[in-house]
Amino acid sequence: MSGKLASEYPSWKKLQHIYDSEKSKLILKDLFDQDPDRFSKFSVEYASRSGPDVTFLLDYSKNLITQPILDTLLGLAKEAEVETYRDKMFAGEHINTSEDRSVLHVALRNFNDFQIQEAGVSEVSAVLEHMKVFSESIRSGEWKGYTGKTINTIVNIGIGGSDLGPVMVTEALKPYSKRDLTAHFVSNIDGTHIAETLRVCDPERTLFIIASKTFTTQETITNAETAKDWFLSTAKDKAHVAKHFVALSTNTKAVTAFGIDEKNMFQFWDWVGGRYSLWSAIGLSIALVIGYDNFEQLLKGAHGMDKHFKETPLDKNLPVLLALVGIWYNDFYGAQTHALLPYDQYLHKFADYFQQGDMESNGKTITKGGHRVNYETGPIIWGAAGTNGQHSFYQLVHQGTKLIPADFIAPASTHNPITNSKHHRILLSNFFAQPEALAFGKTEEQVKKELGSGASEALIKSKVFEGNKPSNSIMFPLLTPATLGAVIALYEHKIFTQGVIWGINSFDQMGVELGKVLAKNILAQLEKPEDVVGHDSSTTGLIHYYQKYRKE
Ligand SMILES: O=P(O)(O)OC[C@H]1O[C@@H](O)[C@H](O)[C@@H](O)[C@@H]1O
Repeated sequence: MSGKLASEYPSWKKLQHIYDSEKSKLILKDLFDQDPDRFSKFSVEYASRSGPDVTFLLDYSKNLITQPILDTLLGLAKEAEVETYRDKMFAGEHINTSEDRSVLHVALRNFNDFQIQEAGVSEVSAVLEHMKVFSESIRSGEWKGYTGKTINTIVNIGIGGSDLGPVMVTEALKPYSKRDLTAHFVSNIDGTHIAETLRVCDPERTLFIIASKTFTTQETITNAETAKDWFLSTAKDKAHVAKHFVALSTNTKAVTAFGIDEKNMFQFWDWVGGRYSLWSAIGLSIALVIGYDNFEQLLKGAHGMDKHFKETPLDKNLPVLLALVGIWYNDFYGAQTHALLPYDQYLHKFADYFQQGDMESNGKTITKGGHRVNYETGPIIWGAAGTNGQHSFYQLVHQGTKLIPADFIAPASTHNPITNSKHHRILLSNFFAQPEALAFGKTEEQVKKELGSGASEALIKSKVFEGNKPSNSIMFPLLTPATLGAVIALYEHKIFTQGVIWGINSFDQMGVELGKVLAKNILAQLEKPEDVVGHDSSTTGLIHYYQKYRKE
């Protein structure tokens, strides 16, 4: 984040040299054979030092690293001044330089622990109190809709950071949810999304939560207007909007202009980035679904990880370790992607969430100093819940030509121990087996032995697993709100650390603007073919095709 090119650091050059000269010797099977203590050396058990008890194991021993490589990676983190920039973030310095803002999602879950000086930080507890009172009144049935009925459905209307966090967390923490309160999340501008949602809503019992930091996002405002029209087509009187619409935003003026009463607005601040906002008022739908106390546990679990990140030396610092092994593959092995593979159905949106979290943060080419990088920055993040992925894309991960580092994530215990936990034991046996298979593969000798004589060379070769595919494994006792908070914060700080080393600003998102501007221009040209001007022949041809076949 200093804006320097990472490739200029002495440790970067050293890593390149190590990679060039030692790559062929970095064989996981040999590394494990040579060192019986490899697991204990390259694994850490996290235990929270504040707030609720959270513990998990990070096993990073199945990575293509040795202690000297890790030491050099740690040297890189030192040279890039990761600690200095981390402290600047916690101190509220304006590390988001292009937007001249501080980056303080950590202040949303701080509970007066660290001293953070920034306008708005002292208001955090009042907003949490507002969320508590409001969520409890909805959940208890004290809050009534315009005909005196209780609320049984909430619809969060938001997109990007105002959608993905609440969706991921409410799915992840379903065991803690109030089952008679149904939550829907509408994000897409495609009218299908809101239309299908409204179809199953009762205007007398539905609460719409309009979630938008800026309150100018085209998708969200259009969907919110449609929801309001739909509501008023039954409720008639605009005064009833106050009982059924609340806003989560930094923009009071736009919220009141939309017709939402200021007292039904939950405030946050410009130092909360959209993709880091689930801890803010944007988490209202989470508090409604799992209850405020569980929401607070989520925040406190994250704070425990903040404390760990802030106070732990780099060589034992979990987000830093994850960041460094990620850089090793991304920048030296040329890995293009990183897979997030939770063996927990409740975490089925985890990879979707971190697609924005990571790719919008670190998908940058220009350093903070304005130079074009001469190395790779943020990886492509993808993944799916196990074991579904095994029956689709794992073929490529095991035997394809690409190197795909992966994080396997699983709980030791399940919230659904049905059939004497038979399902969970099968799930976990896969969670243990896949990283093992990826790392150690299957040799030609083993295949020959299995197939016996007479098997063709081609068949034998097709059944060989080269192995040596790296992974991390993260395991915790049970997916609780506090554990989830800690794991999300772990990845947030990993992303931060990588951004600092690459010298980029992880907290702006200029890359999403161009398409929005072009779409606005095109929207004004859709009426008549003769209006379609100023485009390349492909874009013009596509718009003309639409104009020929549209039915409105
Ligand atoms: O919350 P808002 O202001 O409606 O913004 C939603 C999303 O808008 C996108 O344009 C941004 O890239 C995201 O970062 C953001 O989360």
